[in-house]
Amino acid sequence: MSETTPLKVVMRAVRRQLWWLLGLSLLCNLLLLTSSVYMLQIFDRVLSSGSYGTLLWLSGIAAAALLTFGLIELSRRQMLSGIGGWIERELSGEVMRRAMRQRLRDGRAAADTSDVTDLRSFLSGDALLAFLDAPWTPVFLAVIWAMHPLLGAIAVAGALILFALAVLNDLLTRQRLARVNGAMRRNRTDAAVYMEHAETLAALGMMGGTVARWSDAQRGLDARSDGARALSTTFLAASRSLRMIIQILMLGTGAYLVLQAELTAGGMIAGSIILSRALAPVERAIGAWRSYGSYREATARLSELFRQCPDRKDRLELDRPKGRIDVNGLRYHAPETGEPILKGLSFHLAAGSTLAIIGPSGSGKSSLCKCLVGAWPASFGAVRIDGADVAEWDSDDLGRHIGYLPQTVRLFSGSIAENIARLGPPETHLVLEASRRAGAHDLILSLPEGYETETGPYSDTLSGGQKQRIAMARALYGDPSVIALDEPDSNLDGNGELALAAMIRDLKERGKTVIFVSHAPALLRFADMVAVLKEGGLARFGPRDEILSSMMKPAPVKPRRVAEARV
Ligand SMILES: Nc1ncnc2c1ncn2[C@@H]1O[C@H](COP(=O)(O)OP(=O)(O)OP(=O)(O)O)[C@@H](O)[C@H]1O
Repeated sequence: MSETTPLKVVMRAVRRQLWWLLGLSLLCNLLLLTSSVYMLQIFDRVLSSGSYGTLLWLSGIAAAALLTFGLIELSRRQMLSGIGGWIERELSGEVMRRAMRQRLRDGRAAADTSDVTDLRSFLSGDALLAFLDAPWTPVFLAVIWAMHPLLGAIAVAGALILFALAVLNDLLTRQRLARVNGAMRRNRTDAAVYMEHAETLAALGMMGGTVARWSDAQRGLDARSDGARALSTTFLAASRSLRMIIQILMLGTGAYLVLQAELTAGGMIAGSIILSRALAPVERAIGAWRSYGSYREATARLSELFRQCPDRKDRLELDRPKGRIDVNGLRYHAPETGEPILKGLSFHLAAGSTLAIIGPSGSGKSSLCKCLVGAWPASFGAVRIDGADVAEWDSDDLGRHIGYLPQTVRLFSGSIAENIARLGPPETHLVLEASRRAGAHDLILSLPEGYETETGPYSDTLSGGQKQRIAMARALYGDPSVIALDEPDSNLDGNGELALAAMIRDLKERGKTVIFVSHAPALLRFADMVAVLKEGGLARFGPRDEILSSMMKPAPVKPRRVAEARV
Protein backbone atom coordinates (compact mmCIF):
# COMPACT_ATOMS: atom_id res chain seq x y z
CA MET A 1 0.00 0.00 0.00
CA SER A 2 1.38 3.41 -0.89
CA GLU A 3 2.23 5.70 2.01
CA THR A 4 -0.22 8.39 3.10
CA THR A 5 1.38 11.79 2.57
CA PRO A 6 0.09 15.22 3.63
CA LEU A 7 -0.55 15.88 -0.08
CA LYS A 8 -2.79 12.82 -0.32
CA VAL A 9 -4.61 13.78 2.89
CA VAL A 10 -5.22 17.29 1.57
CA MET A 11 -6.35 16.09 -1.85
CA ARG A 12 -8.71 13.57 -0.26
CA ALA A 13 -10.27 16.33 1.85
CA VAL A 14 -10.51 18.61 -1.20
CA ARG A 15 -12.25 15.84 -3.13
CA ARG A 16 -14.83 15.52 -0.33
CA GLN A 17 -15.44 19.27 -0.52
CA LEU A 18 -15.78 18.97 -4.27
CA TRP A 19 -18.92 16.85 -3.86
CA TRP A 20 -20.52 19.71 -1.92
CA LEU A 21 -19.34 22.17 -4.51
CA LEU A 22 -20.77 19.97 -7.23
CA GLY A 23 -24.13 20.01 -5.41
CA LEU A 24 -24.03 23.80 -5.10
CA SER A 25 -23.08 24.00 -8.79
CA LEU A 26 -26.18 21.91 -9.64
CA LEU A 27 -28.37 24.42 -7.81
CA CYS A 28 -26.57 27.38 -9.41
CA ASN A 29 -26.95 25.96 -12.87
CA LEU A 30 -30.62 25.07 -12.38
CA LEU A 31 -31.26 28.59 -11.13
CA LEU A 32 -29.43 29.89 -14.18
CA LEU A 33 -32.37 28.56 -16.22
CA THR A 34 -34.50 31.26 -14.56
CA SER A 35 -34.10 33.89 -17.28
CA SER A 36 -34.90 31.46 -20.11
CA VAL A 37 -37.96 30.02 -18.33
CA TYR A 38 -39.05 33.61 -17.53
CA MET A 39 -38.63 34.60 -21.18
CA LEU A 40 -40.58 31.54 -22.34
CA GLN A 41 -43.45 32.35 -19.97
CA ILE A 42 -43.51 36.07 -20.93
CA PHE A 43 -43.72 35.31 -24.62
CA ASP A 44 -46.09 32.37 -24.39
CA ARG A 45 -48.38 33.41 -21.49
CA VAL A 46 -48.12 37.12 -20.64
CA LEU A 47 -47.92 38.62 -24.13
CA SER A 48 -50.68 36.37 -25.46
CA SER A 49 -53.02 36.83 -22.45
CA GLY A 50 -52.11 40.42 -21.52
CA SER A 51 -52.30 39.46 -17.82
CA TYR A 52 -50.49 41.98 -15.56
CA GLY A 53 -51.02 39.75 -12.54
CA THR A 54 -49.16 36.84 -14.22
CA LEU A 55 -46.36 39.24 -15.21
CA LEU A 56 -46.03 40.41 -11.59
CA TRP A 57 -46.01 36.88 -10.22
CA LEU A 58 -43.51 35.64 -12.77
CA SER A 59 -41.24 38.65 -12.15
CA GLY A 60 -41.37 38.11 -8.37
CA ILE A 61 -40.51 34.40 -8.69
CA ALA A 62 -37.68 35.14 -11.14
CA ALA A 63 -36.22 37.81 -8.83
CA ALA A 64 -36.36 35.42 -5.83
CA ALA A 65 -34.71 32.65 -7.87
CA LEU A 66 -31.90 34.96 -9.02
CA LEU A 67 -31.37 36.24 -5.46
CA THR A 68 -31.04 32.62 -4.31
CA PHE A 69 -28.59 32.07 -7.17
CA GLY A 70 -26.51 35.03 -5.91
CA LEU A 71 -26.39 33.63 -2.36
CA ILE A 72 -25.42 30.13 -3.52
CA GLU A 73 -22.77 31.56 -5.86
CA LEU A 74 -21.37 33.57 -2.94
CA SER A 75 -21.14 30.51 -0.70
CA ARG A 76 -19.56 28.52 -3.56
CA ARG A 77 -16.82 31.14 -3.94
CA GLN A 78 -16.33 31.45 -0.17
CA MET A 79 -15.93 27.69 0.07
CA LEU A 80 -13.32 27.75 -2.69
CA SER A 81 -11.33 30.54 -1.08
CA GLY A 82 -11.51 28.67 2.26
CA ILE A 83 -10.14 25.54 0.54
CA GLY A 84 -7.30 27.63 -0.97
CA GLY A 85 -6.24 29.08 2.39
CA TRP A 86 -6.43 25.66 4.00
CA ILE A 87 -4.27 24.05 1.29
CA GLU A 88 -1.62 26.72 1.78
CA ARG A 89 -1.65 26.28 5.58
CA GLU A 90 -1.53 22.49 5.45
CA LEU A 91 1.09 22.07 2.74
CA SER A 92 3.45 25.05 2.57
CA GLY A 93 5.41 24.23 5.73
CA GLU A 94 5.55 20.51 4.92
CA VAL A 95 6.75 21.21 1.39
CA MET A 96 9.37 23.72 2.53
CA ARG A 97 10.76 21.30 5.13
CA ARG A 98 10.98 18.46 2.64
CA ALA A 99 12.36 20.67 -0.15
CA MET A 100 15.16 21.82 2.16
CA ARG A 101 15.91 18.24 3.17
CA GLN A 102 15.99 17.09 -0.42
CA ARG A 103 18.17 19.99 -1.47
CA LEU A 104 20.70 19.01 1.20
CA ARG A 105 20.59 15.38 0.15
CA ASP A 106 20.30 15.55 -3.65
CA GLY A 107 21.44 19.08 -4.44
CA ARG A 108 17.99 19.98 -5.83
CA ALA A 109 14.38 19.74 -4.72
CA ALA A 110 11.61 18.14 -6.81
CA ALA A 111 9.13 20.87 -5.80
CA ASP A 112 8.91 24.04 -3.76
CA THR A 113 6.31 26.30 -2.18
CA SER A 114 5.44 27.96 -5.51
CA ASP A 115 3.93 24.60 -6.49
CA VAL A 116 1.59 24.87 -3.51
CA THR A 117 0.61 28.33 -4.78
CA ASP A 118 -0.18 26.84 -8.22
CA LEU A 119 -2.29 24.15 -6.55
CA ARG A 120 -4.10 26.78 -4.51
CA SER A 121 -4.76 29.12 -7.40
CA PHE A 122 -6.37 26.37 -9.46
CA LEU A 123 -8.41 24.83 -6.64
CA SER A 124 -9.70 28.15 -5.33
CA GLY A 125 -10.20 30.13 -8.53
CA ASP A 126 -12.45 30.53 -11.54
CA ALA A 127 -10.74 27.66 -13.35
CA LEU A 128 -12.18 25.04 -11.00
CA LEU A 129 -15.64 26.66 -11.16
CA ALA A 130 -15.49 26.32 -14.93
CA PHE A 131 -14.81 22.59 -14.57
CA LEU A 132 -17.55 22.24 -11.94
CA ASP A 133 -20.07 23.90 -14.23
CA ALA A 134 -19.03 21.91 -17.31
CA PRO A 135 -20.89 18.68 -16.28
CA TRP A 136 -24.18 20.63 -16.42
CA THR A 137 -23.67 21.34 -20.09
CA PRO A 138 -25.35 18.00 -21.06
CA VAL A 139 -28.34 18.89 -18.85
CA PHE A 140 -28.83 22.17 -20.72
CA LEU A 141 -28.35 20.40 -24.04
CA ALA A 142 -31.01 17.87 -23.07
CA VAL A 143 -33.42 20.71 -22.24
CA ILE A 144 -32.79 22.24 -25.69
CA TRP A 145 -33.29 18.83 -27.28
CA ALA A 146 -36.58 18.49 -25.47
CA MET A 147 -37.67 21.83 -26.98
CA HIS A 148 -36.86 20.68 -30.50
CA PRO A 149 -34.50 17.93 -31.77
CA LEU A 150 -33.12 20.14 -34.54
CA LEU A 151 -32.09 22.82 -32.03
CA GLY A 152 -30.70 20.06 -29.80
CA ALA A 153 -28.58 18.67 -32.66
CA ILE A 154 -27.10 22.10 -33.43
CA ALA A 155 -26.33 22.68 -29.75
CA VAL A 156 -24.71 19.23 -29.31
CA ALA A 157 -22.61 19.65 -32.47
CA GLY A 158 -21.49 23.11 -31.27
CA ALA A 159 -20.55 21.82 -27.82
CA LEU A 160 -18.59 18.90 -29.34
CA ILE A 161 -16.64 21.19 -31.69
CA LEU A 162 -15.79 23.55 -28.82
CA PHE A 163 -14.69 20.60 -26.68
CA ALA A 164 -12.53 19.22 -29.50
CA LEU A 165 -10.86 22.63 -29.79
CA ALA A 166 -10.09 22.54 -26.05
CA VAL A 167 -8.48 19.10 -26.28
CA LEU A 168 -6.45 20.08 -29.36
CA ASN A 169 -5.30 23.23 -27.60
CA ASP A 170 -4.07 21.15 -24.66
CA LEU A 171 -2.30 18.56 -26.83
CA LEU A 172 -0.48 21.19 -28.88
CA THR A 173 0.58 23.51 -26.07
CA ARG A 174 0.95 21.43 -22.90
CA GLN A 175 4.52 20.17 -23.33
CA ARG A 176 5.81 23.41 -24.81
CA LEU A 177 4.36 25.44 -21.97
CA ALA A 178 5.70 23.01 -19.33
CA ARG A 179 9.24 23.26 -20.75
CA VAL A 180 9.10 27.06 -20.95
CA ASN A 181 7.66 27.33 -17.44
CA GLY A 182 10.51 25.21 -16.03
CA ALA A 183 13.14 27.36 -17.75
CA MET A 184 11.37 30.54 -16.58
CA ARG A 185 11.52 29.36 -12.98
CA ARG A 186 15.28 28.83 -13.29
CA ASN A 187 15.73 32.27 -14.82
CA ARG A 188 13.75 33.84 -11.96
CA THR A 189 16.06 32.13 -9.47
CA ASP A 190 19.09 33.52 -11.34
CA ALA A 191 17.57 37.01 -11.16
CA ALA A 192 17.09 36.68 -7.39
CA VAL A 193 20.74 35.63 -6.96
CA TYR A 194 21.94 38.58 -9.08
CA MET A 195 19.81 40.98 -7.02
CA GLU A 196 21.23 39.59 -3.81
CA HIS A 197 24.79 40.02 -5.00
CA ALA A 198 24.25 43.39 -6.69
CA GLU A 199 27.17 44.90 -4.73
CA THR A 200 29.65 42.37 -6.10
CA LEU A 201 28.32 42.83 -9.61
CA ALA A 202 28.60 46.63 -9.30
CA ALA A 203 32.10 46.54 -7.81
CA LEU A 204 33.41 44.23 -10.52
CA GLY A 205 31.70 46.13 -13.32
CA MET A 206 29.63 43.05 -14.06
CA MET A 207 26.19 44.64 -13.98
CA GLY A 208 25.94 45.41 -17.71
CA GLY A 209 27.17 41.97 -18.73
CA THR A 210 25.00 40.17 -16.21
CA VAL A 211 21.87 42.08 -17.17
CA ALA A 212 22.58 41.50 -20.88
CA ARG A 213 23.12 37.79 -20.29
CA TRP A 214 19.98 37.46 -18.19
CA SER A 215 17.91 39.55 -20.63
CA ASP A 216 19.10 37.40 -23.55
CA ALA A 217 17.96 34.28 -21.76
CA GLN A 218 14.66 35.95 -20.81
CA ARG A 219 14.06 37.15 -24.37
CA GLY A 220 14.62 33.63 -25.69
CA LEU A 221 12.17 32.26 -23.14
CA ASP A 222 9.64 35.02 -23.87
CA ALA A 223 9.78 34.15 -27.56
CA ARG A 224 9.21 30.47 -26.80
CA SER A 225 6.45 31.29 -24.36
CA ASP A 226 4.82 33.75 -26.77
CA GLY A 227 4.77 31.04 -29.46
CA ALA A 228 2.93 28.61 -27.18
CA ARG A 229 0.62 31.30 -25.82
CA ALA A 230 -0.17 32.66 -29.27
CA LEU A 231 -1.39 29.22 -30.27
CA SER A 232 -3.52 29.02 -27.15
CA THR A 233 -4.92 32.52 -27.69
CA THR A 234 -5.79 31.60 -31.30
CA PHE A 235 -7.78 28.65 -30.02
CA LEU A 236 -9.53 30.91 -27.51
CA ALA A 237 -10.47 33.50 -30.15
CA ALA A 238 -11.60 30.77 -32.57
CA SER A 239 -13.79 29.14 -29.95
CA ARG A 240 -15.33 32.50 -28.95
CA SER A 241 -16.35 33.42 -32.49
CA LEU A 242 -17.53 29.86 -33.13
CA ARG A 243 -19.78 30.11 -30.08
CA MET A 244 -21.37 33.28 -31.44
CA ILE A 245 -21.87 31.67 -34.85
CA ILE A 246 -23.61 28.72 -33.18
CA GLN A 247 -25.77 31.19 -31.25
CA ILE A 248 -26.88 32.93 -34.46
CA LEU A 249 -27.48 29.56 -36.11
CA MET A 250 -29.71 28.60 -33.20
CA LEU A 251 -31.73 31.82 -33.42
CA GLY A 252 -32.05 31.49 -37.21
CA THR A 253 -33.14 27.85 -36.97
CA GLY A 254 -35.50 28.81 -34.13
CA ALA A 255 -37.08 31.53 -36.29
CA TYR A 256 -37.47 29.01 -39.12
CA LEU A 257 -39.18 26.57 -36.74
CA VAL A 258 -41.48 29.35 -35.47
CA LEU A 259 -42.45 30.10 -39.09
CA GLN A 260 -43.08 26.38 -39.54
CA ALA A 261 -45.20 26.51 -36.37
CA GLU A 262 -43.01 23.86 -34.74
CA LEU A 263 -41.81 26.19 -31.99
CA THR A 264 -43.17 29.17 -30.10
CA ALA A 265 -41.41 32.56 -30.15
CA GLY A 266 -40.76 32.11 -26.41
CA GLY A 267 -39.13 28.75 -27.14
CA MET A 268 -36.88 30.37 -29.72
CA ILE A 269 -35.59 33.03 -27.27
CA ALA A 270 -35.40 30.60 -24.33
CA GLY A 271 -33.47 28.05 -26.47
CA SER A 272 -30.90 30.69 -27.36
CA ILE A 273 -30.43 31.73 -23.72
CA ILE A 274 -30.08 28.11 -22.58
CA LEU A 275 -27.52 27.48 -25.32
CA SER A 276 -25.37 30.34 -24.11
CA ARG A 277 -25.55 28.84 -20.59
CA ALA A 278 -24.65 25.41 -22.00
CA LEU A 279 -21.63 26.58 -23.97
CA ALA A 280 -20.25 29.12 -21.49
CA PRO A 281 -18.65 26.49 -19.18
CA VAL A 282 -17.11 24.75 -22.19
CA GLU A 283 -15.58 28.03 -23.31
CA ARG A 284 -14.46 28.92 -19.78
CA ALA A 285 -12.96 25.46 -19.42
CA ILE A 286 -10.82 26.13 -22.51
CA GLY A 287 -9.52 29.30 -20.81
CA ALA A 288 -9.01 27.33 -17.60
CA TRP A 289 -7.08 24.59 -19.38
CA ARG A 290 -3.73 26.32 -18.92
CA SER A 291 -4.37 26.80 -15.24
CA TYR A 292 -5.30 23.13 -15.08
CA GLY A 293 -2.01 22.28 -16.84
CA SER A 294 0.00 24.19 -14.20
CA TYR A 295 -2.05 22.50 -11.49
CA ARG A 296 -1.32 19.06 -12.96
CA GLU A 297 2.41 19.78 -13.25
CA ALA A 298 2.54 21.20 -9.71
CA THR A 299 0.70 18.15 -8.33
CA ALA A 300 3.12 15.80 -10.12
CA ARG A 301 6.13 17.67 -8.71
CA LEU A 302 4.68 17.72 -5.19
CA SER A 303 3.86 13.99 -5.33
CA GLU A 304 7.45 13.36 -6.39
CA LEU A 305 8.76 15.46 -3.50
CA PHE A 306 6.58 13.61 -0.97
CA ARG A 307 7.57 10.26 -2.51
CA GLN A 308 11.28 11.03 -2.46
CA CYS A 309 11.21 12.66 1.00
CA PRO A 310 8.84 10.59 3.12
CA ASP A 311 8.03 11.50 6.70
CA ARG A 312 10.58 10.15 9.12
CA LYS A 313 8.63 9.76 12.34
CA ASP A 314 10.84 6.92 13.51
CA ARG A 315 13.78 9.26 14.03
CA LEU A 316 15.68 9.28 17.29
CA GLU A 317 14.95 11.81 19.97
CA LEU A 318 17.74 11.44 22.45
CA ASP A 319 18.84 13.03 25.69
CA ARG A 320 21.30 15.89 25.59
CA PRO A 321 24.55 14.30 24.36
CA LYS A 322 27.85 14.66 26.19
CA GLY A 323 29.61 15.27 22.89
CA ARG A 324 31.65 12.16 22.01
CA ILE A 325 32.11 12.01 18.26
CA ASP A 326 32.86 8.88 16.24
CA VAL A 327 33.47 9.19 12.53
CA ASN A 328 33.53 5.82 10.77
CA GLY A 329 34.47 5.51 7.11
CA LEU A 330 32.79 8.83 6.30
CA ARG A 331 32.40 9.43 2.58
CA TYR A 332 30.56 12.32 1.06
CA HIS A 333 29.85 12.53 -2.66
CA ALA A 334 28.63 15.71 -4.36
CA PRO A 335 24.88 15.08 -4.86
CA GLU A 336 24.69 16.36 -8.42
CA THR A 337 27.92 15.00 -9.90
CA GLY A 338 28.66 12.09 -7.56
CA GLU A 339 32.22 13.46 -7.27
CA PRO A 340 33.84 12.24 -4.00
CA ILE A 341 34.49 15.18 -1.67
CA LEU A 342 35.28 13.30 1.57
CA LYS A 343 37.01 9.97 0.97
CA GLY A 344 36.57 7.58 3.88
CA LEU A 345 37.48 9.48 7.05
CA SER A 346 37.61 7.74 10.44
CA PHE A 347 38.50 9.26 13.80
CA HIS A 348 37.21 9.55 17.36
CA LEU A 349 36.93 12.60 19.52
CA ALA A 350 36.32 12.33 23.26
CA ALA A 351 33.50 14.41 24.74
CA GLY A 352 34.73 17.78 25.92
CA SER A 353 37.80 17.89 23.68
CA THR A 354 38.68 20.48 21.08
CA LEU A 355 39.56 19.59 17.50
CA ALA A 356 41.22 21.88 14.97
CA ILE A 357 40.69 20.97 11.31
CA ILE A 358 43.43 22.25 9.03
CA GLY A 359 44.50 21.65 5.46
CA PRO A 360 44.88 23.41 2.14
CA SER A 361 42.07 25.16 0.32
CA GLY A 362 39.54 22.75 -1.14
CA SER A 363 40.76 19.85 0.98
CA GLY A 364 37.29 19.31 2.49
CA LYS A 365 37.41 21.15 5.84
CA SER A 366 34.02 22.88 5.46
CA SER A 367 32.51 19.70 4.04
CA LEU A 368 33.70 17.74 7.08
CA CYS A 369 32.18 20.39 9.39
CA LYS A 370 28.83 20.12 7.59
CA CYS A 371 28.85 16.32 7.88
CA LEU A 372 29.82 16.48 11.57
CA VAL A 373 26.84 18.70 12.42
CA GLY A 374 24.45 16.55 10.35
CA ALA A 375 23.78 19.22 7.69
CA TRP A 376 25.17 17.01 4.93
CA PRO A 377 24.15 13.36 5.07
CA ALA A 378 27.03 10.88 4.73
CA SER A 379 26.99 9.04 1.39
CA PHE A 380 28.69 6.09 3.09
CA GLY A 381 29.85 5.53 6.65
CA ALA A 382 28.51 7.47 9.61
CA VAL A 383 29.02 10.29 12.03
CA ARG A 384 27.89 9.41 15.55
CA ILE A 385 27.41 11.71 18.48
CA ASP A 386 27.37 9.77 21.77
CA GLY A 387 26.92 6.63 19.68
CA ALA A 388 23.80 7.87 17.81
CA ASP A 389 24.02 8.25 14.04
CA VAL A 390 23.32 11.92 13.19
CA ALA A 391 21.50 10.74 10.04
CA GLU A 392 18.91 8.98 12.22
CA TRP A 393 18.45 11.95 14.51
CA ASP A 394 15.53 14.33 14.03
CA SER A 395 17.25 17.42 12.66
CA ASP A 396 15.39 19.93 14.84
CA ASP A 397 16.14 17.84 17.91
CA LEU A 398 19.78 17.37 16.92
CA GLY A 399 20.06 21.10 16.19
CA ARG A 400 19.26 21.93 19.81
CA HIS A 401 22.46 20.17 20.85
CA ILE A 402 24.62 21.57 18.06
CA GLY A 403 26.15 24.99 17.55
CA TYR A 404 27.35 25.75 14.03
CA LEU A 405 28.99 28.79 12.57
CA PRO A 406 29.15 28.46 8.77
CA GLN A 407 32.04 29.82 6.74
CA THR A 408 29.72 32.33 5.06
CA VAL A 409 27.53 33.90 7.69
CA ARG A 410 23.89 34.61 6.85
CA LEU A 411 21.42 36.26 9.18
CA PHE A 412 17.73 35.91 8.39
CA SER A 413 14.80 38.36 8.36
CA GLY A 414 13.96 39.28 11.93
CA SER A 415 15.46 41.02 14.94
CA ILE A 416 18.93 40.23 16.24
CA ALA A 417 17.31 38.58 19.29
CA GLU A 418 15.19 36.34 17.00
CA ASN A 419 18.24 35.45 14.93
CA ILE A 420 20.20 34.49 18.02
CA ALA A 421 17.19 32.42 19.16
CA ARG A 422 17.37 30.59 15.79
CA LEU A 423 14.07 32.19 14.69
CA GLY A 424 12.15 30.48 17.50
CA PRO A 425 10.43 32.56 20.19
CA PRO A 426 13.41 34.30 21.84
CA GLU A 427 13.90 33.35 25.48
CA THR A 428 15.51 36.50 26.83
CA HIS A 429 17.81 34.88 29.38
CA LEU A 430 19.08 32.36 26.80
CA VAL A 431 19.65 35.11 24.19
CA LEU A 432 21.58 37.21 26.71
CA GLU A 433 23.59 34.22 27.92
CA ALA A 434 24.53 33.19 24.37
CA SER A 435 25.55 36.69 23.31
CA ARG A 436 27.55 37.23 26.50
CA ARG A 437 29.39 33.94 26.02
CA ALA A 438 30.05 34.85 22.36
CA GLY A 439 31.35 38.28 23.44
CA ALA A 440 28.66 39.96 21.32
CA HIS A 441 26.54 41.55 24.08
CA ASP A 442 28.30 44.97 24.21
CA LEU A 443 28.44 45.12 20.43
CA ILE A 444 24.68 44.50 20.15
CA LEU A 445 23.89 47.06 22.88
CA SER A 446 25.92 49.67 20.98
CA LEU A 447 23.51 49.38 18.03
CA PRO A 448 20.72 52.04 18.07
CA GLU A 449 17.99 49.47 18.58
CA GLY A 450 20.09 46.88 20.39
CA TYR A 451 18.64 43.39 20.32
CA GLU A 452 15.58 44.66 18.44
CA THR A 453 17.66 45.78 15.43
CA GLU A 454 16.07 44.32 12.32
CA THR A 455 18.44 42.38 10.11
CA GLY A 456 18.45 39.89 7.26
CA PRO A 457 18.61 40.22 3.48
CA TYR A 458 16.18 43.18 3.39
CA SER A 459 17.84 45.21 6.14
CA ASP A 460 21.54 44.66 5.76
CA THR A 461 23.08 47.27 8.05
CA LEU A 462 25.59 45.17 9.95
CA SER A 463 29.28 44.79 9.14
CA GLY A 464 30.80 41.40 8.33
CA GLY A 465 32.47 41.23 11.76
CA GLN A 466 29.26 42.22 13.57
CA LYS A 467 27.31 39.55 11.70
CA GLN A 468 29.94 36.96 12.52
CA ARG A 469 29.78 37.68 16.25
CA ILE A 470 25.99 37.60 16.23
CA ALA A 471 26.13 34.30 14.34
CA MET A 472 28.55 33.07 17.02
CA ALA A 473 25.90 33.91 19.66
CA ARG A 474 23.35 32.02 17.53
CA ALA A 475 25.68 29.01 17.56
CA LEU A 476 25.83 29.11 21.37
CA TYR A 477 22.05 29.60 21.90
CA GLY A 478 20.65 26.91 24.19
CA ASP A 479 24.13 25.94 25.42
CA PRO A 480 24.73 23.09 22.91
CA SER A 481 27.12 20.20 23.63
CA VAL A 482 28.93 20.19 20.28
CA ILE A 483 30.03 23.43 18.62
CA ALA A 484 31.50 23.53 15.11
CA LEU A 485 33.02 26.82 13.94
CA ASP A 486 34.07 27.12 10.30
CA GLU A 487 36.77 29.80 10.06
CA PRO A 488 35.37 31.77 13.01
CA ASP A 489 38.18 34.36 12.86
CA SER A 490 37.78 35.26 9.17
CA ASN A 491 36.03 38.61 9.69
CA LEU A 492 37.18 39.61 13.15
CA ASP A 493 39.26 42.56 14.32
CA GLY A 494 41.62 42.44 17.30
CA ASN A 495 38.78 42.72 19.83
CA GLY A 496 36.78 40.10 18.00
CA GLU A 497 39.73 37.68 18.03
CA LEU A 498 40.22 38.20 21.76
CA ALA A 499 36.48 37.59 22.33
CA LEU A 500 36.67 34.46 20.18
CA ALA A 501 39.66 33.09 22.10
CA ALA A 502 37.86 33.79 25.40
CA MET A 503 34.75 32.06 24.05
CA ILE A 504 36.64 28.89 23.07
CA ARG A 505 38.43 28.83 26.43
CA ASP A 506 35.08 29.16 28.22
CA LEU A 507 33.54 26.37 26.13
CA LYS A 508 36.50 24.10 26.86
CA GLU A 509 36.31 24.82 30.57
CA ARG A 510 32.63 23.92 30.56
CA GLY A 511 33.32 20.56 28.92
CA LYS A 512 31.88 21.28 25.47
CA THR A 513 33.16 19.50 22.38
CA VAL A 514 34.53 22.20 20.09
CA ILE A 515 35.54 21.75 16.46
CA PHE A 516 36.98 24.62 14.51
CA VAL A 517 38.49 25.20 11.09
CA SER A 518 41.36 27.65 11.44
CA HIS A 519 45.08 27.91 10.97
CA ALA A 520 45.42 30.84 13.41
CA PRO A 521 48.04 30.03 16.10
CA ALA A 522 45.95 32.01 18.64
CA LEU A 523 43.17 29.42 18.21
CA LEU A 524 45.32 26.34 17.55
CA ARG A 525 46.73 26.61 21.08
CA PHE A 526 43.29 25.63 22.42
CA ALA A 527 43.12 22.47 20.31
CA ASP A 528 43.59 19.08 21.99
CA MET A 529 43.54 17.26 18.66
CA VAL A 530 44.33 18.27 15.10
CA ALA A 531 42.95 16.75 11.90
CA VAL A 532 44.91 17.48 8.74
CA LEU A 533 42.89 17.07 5.54
CA LYS A 534 44.33 16.61 2.10
CA GLU A 535 42.31 16.16 -1.08
CA GLY A 536 39.27 14.96 0.87
CA GLY A 537 41.22 12.39 2.91
CA LEU A 538 42.46 12.45 6.50
CA ALA A 539 46.23 12.94 6.08
CA ARG A 540 46.89 13.05 9.81
CA PHE A 541 44.99 12.95 13.06
CA GLY A 542 46.36 13.12 16.57
CA PRO A 543 47.24 15.25 19.59
CA ARG A 544 47.97 18.84 18.66
CA ASP A 545 51.66 19.05 19.68
CA GLU A 546 52.51 15.77 17.97
CA ILE A 547 50.83 16.78 14.70
CA LEU A 548 52.07 20.37 14.65
CA SER A 549 55.68 19.48 15.53
CA SER A 550 55.76 16.79 12.87
CA MET A 551 54.51 19.36 10.38
CA MET A 552 57.18 21.89 11.48
CA LYS A 553 60.05 19.43 11.00
CA PRO A 554 62.16 20.34 7.99
CA ALA A 555 61.79 17.87 5.17
CA PRO A 556 64.65 15.35 5.17
CA VAL A 557 67.37 16.46 2.76
CA LYS A 558 67.91 13.93 -0.02
CA PRO A 559 71.61 12.91 -0.24
CA ARG A 560 72.99 14.40 -3.41
CA ARG A 561 74.60 12.08 -5.83
CA VAL A 562 78.39 12.03 -5.66
CA ALA A 563 78.85 13.21 -9.20
CA GLU A 564 76.47 16.08 -8.63
CA ALA A 565 78.30 17.09 -5.43
CA ARG A 566 81.63 17.30 -7.18
CA VAL A 567 80.50 19.74 -9.81
N1 LIG B 1 28.00 21.24 -3.27
C1 LIG B 1 29.13 20.85 -3.83
N2 LIG B 1 29.11 20.18 -5.00
C2 LIG B 1 30.22 19.77 -5.60
N3 LIG B 1 31.45 19.97 -5.08
C3 LIG B 1 31.56 20.63 -3.94
C4 LIG B 1 30.42 21.12 -3.24
N4 LIG B 1 30.84 21.74 -2.12
C5 LIG B 1 32.18 21.65 -2.12
N5 LIG B 1 32.62 20.99 -3.20
C6 LIG B 1 34.01 20.66 -3.53
O1 LIG B 1 34.53 19.91 -2.45
C7 LIG B 1 35.87 20.23 -2.19
C8 LIG B 1 36.05 20.60 -0.72
O2 LIG B 1 35.36 21.81 -0.47
P1 LIG B 1 35.39 22.47 0.96
O3 LIG B 1 34.60 23.73 0.90
O4 LIG B 1 35.00 21.47 1.97
O5 LIG B 1 36.94 22.80 1.12
P2 LIG B 1 37.68 23.61 2.24
O6 LIG B 1 38.86 22.77 2.68
O7 LIG B 1 36.76 24.03 3.31
O8 LIG B 1 38.18 24.85 1.41
P3 LIG B 1 38.46 26.36 1.88
O9 LIG B 1 39.64 26.32 2.82
O10 LIG B 1 38.84 27.02 0.60
O11 LIG B 1 37.22 26.85 2.49
C9 LIG B 1 36.22 21.35 -3.14
O12 LIG B 1 36.95 20.79 -4.22
C10 LIG B 1 34.89 21.87 -3.64
O13 LIG B 1 34.99 22.28 -4.97
